[in-house]
Amino acid sequence: MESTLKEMRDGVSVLDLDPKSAVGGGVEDVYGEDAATEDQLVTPWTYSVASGYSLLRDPQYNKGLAFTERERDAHYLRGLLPPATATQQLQEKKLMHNIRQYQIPLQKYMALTELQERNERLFYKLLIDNVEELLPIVYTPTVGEACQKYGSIFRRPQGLYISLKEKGRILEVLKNWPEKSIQVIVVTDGERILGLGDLGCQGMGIPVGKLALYTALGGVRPSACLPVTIDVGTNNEQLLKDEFYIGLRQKRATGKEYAELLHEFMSAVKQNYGEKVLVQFEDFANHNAFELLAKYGTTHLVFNDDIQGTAAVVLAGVVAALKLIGGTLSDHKFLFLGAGEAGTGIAELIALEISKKTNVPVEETRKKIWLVDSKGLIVSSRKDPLQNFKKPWAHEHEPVKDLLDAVKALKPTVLIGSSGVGRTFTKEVIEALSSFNEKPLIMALSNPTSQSECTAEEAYTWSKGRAIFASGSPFDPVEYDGKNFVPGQSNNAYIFPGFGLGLVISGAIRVHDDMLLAASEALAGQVSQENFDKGLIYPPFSNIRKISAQIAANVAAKAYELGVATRIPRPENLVKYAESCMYSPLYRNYR
Ligand SMILES: O=C([O-])CC(=O)C(=O)O
Ligand SMILES: [Mg+2]
Repeated sequence: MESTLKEMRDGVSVLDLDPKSAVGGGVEDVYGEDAATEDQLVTPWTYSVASGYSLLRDPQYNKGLAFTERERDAHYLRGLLPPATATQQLQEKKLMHNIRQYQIPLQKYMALTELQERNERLFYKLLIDNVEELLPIVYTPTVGEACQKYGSIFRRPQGLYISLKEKGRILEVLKNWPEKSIQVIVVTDGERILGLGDLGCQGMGIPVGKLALYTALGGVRPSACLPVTIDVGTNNEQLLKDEFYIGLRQKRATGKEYAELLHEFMSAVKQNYGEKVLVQFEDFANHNAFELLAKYGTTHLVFNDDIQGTAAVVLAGVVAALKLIGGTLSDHKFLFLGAGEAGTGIAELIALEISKKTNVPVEETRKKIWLVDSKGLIVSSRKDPLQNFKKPWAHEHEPVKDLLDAVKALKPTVLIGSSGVGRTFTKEVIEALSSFNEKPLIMALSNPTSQSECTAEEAYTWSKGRAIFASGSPFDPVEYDGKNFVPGQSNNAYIFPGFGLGLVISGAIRVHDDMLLAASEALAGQVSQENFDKGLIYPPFSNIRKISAQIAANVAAKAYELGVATRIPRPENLVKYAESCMYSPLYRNYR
């Protein structure tokens, strides 16, 4: 049995390949001969690898009918499985067939969650092989509905819940998590889940979904991923009254109480996992998102997906779109609806890119970019005090009350929706935009689909088939005037998995804006002529692992260049290295 255990443990080596590499601290630290002793030292409970019945119940090792005759003998599985054996391929075929039987997306979501909890490798095999079909289920839009109904569909807990009850004991809570070698944490406090608002503790679906993509799209091994929800209460009255709600039944803690809990969490994370663990902030409300990023950006490896990930993916789309709409980046005028995390994050990265390309100071390049919020165009003469993150966008202009008037007054060439409010790109707005642009670029970024600023059909119809369109959540192709239009998906899922992989493989200890530009450039470089011919400004998600490797390599290269990479020596071919580090969902053989 000794050798069996070792083999099984080796099967989950860090990032799965190259077990001698220093990635993530190396295999020996965690899964070596002394693992059991080490477990006893660092956790209050002991860890033993399953065999027999427990093996079938352990999602990390279970293979179901794919256990071979020999494995069934060696691992006390005789009689616990029916006589037939199946390949992973056959299992995949069966599961895809079953999932396609469900008419309701939430049922598919639940079936996939169950699979993840039963047979992790098969779950990832399905996700990787059927990414375009399953992404809308494990991710936007269905994950949004899952969060709204999380209490009712709750079965087995996923991820780590840290609430105000755990104040003073967060390090202890982290040690309760079964995995010790964590590389990526996605954390939310549930206050702004997609464009759906405050979903409190039920926001857990987001970190779980994002990390599933870290593995499927970016190749970070599942056991290195930790989803976290910080529960400081919720201001969602409906949830507070819901008998099935799974979170704390109180209003949100704010101010000092909030900051202290977050600080304890950030400190405990560094203490427990070291300085190379990536903490991705996700779906925090605006004020906290900007504050946390600024506060921990200089001491921790942190990344805000909604501010930075979205920025990198949109910049890539805009740069790629230049092939279709013409001109250079600095020739264009940008108008945003929504001046929160996504809007100001994207605006800043576009201004930075123009500045780098033209040697014009960023204070100047920002003037090509205008933002409309709920009070109208952001202008310098605005009476109400502006939040800090909006101040750089308060340019000289007379007040303009809404988006339509702003479109007419400014005549932008690019319209970007990051408002979280659906159907705000009205017929009048799109017609006005199309009246002075031969090919208007329209990006309706808000998620899920219900919050999209317009549908693909609306964008194509109202622009009379001239718009170049991409959206945050997926839309089906549209037929207009006898022509087939394929909308692209401008979602941070293109960036964060590869971005995170790049940080992990280089052992980066800080995130820098130049890395975002590097990631964005890598993504834009992956759009092929064939994609452009279809009007697409992003490559298809079916190529995402290749794309992620390119992004990871560019990000890692930048980390070395900036002197924030700790993995030495630097691998010569970073693309190949990134690919070699990626998790494979194929079954391991157990001796
Ligand atoms: O989750 C997504 O689809 C994109 C995202 O980060 C958000 O909308 O907050
Ligand atoms: Mg988000």
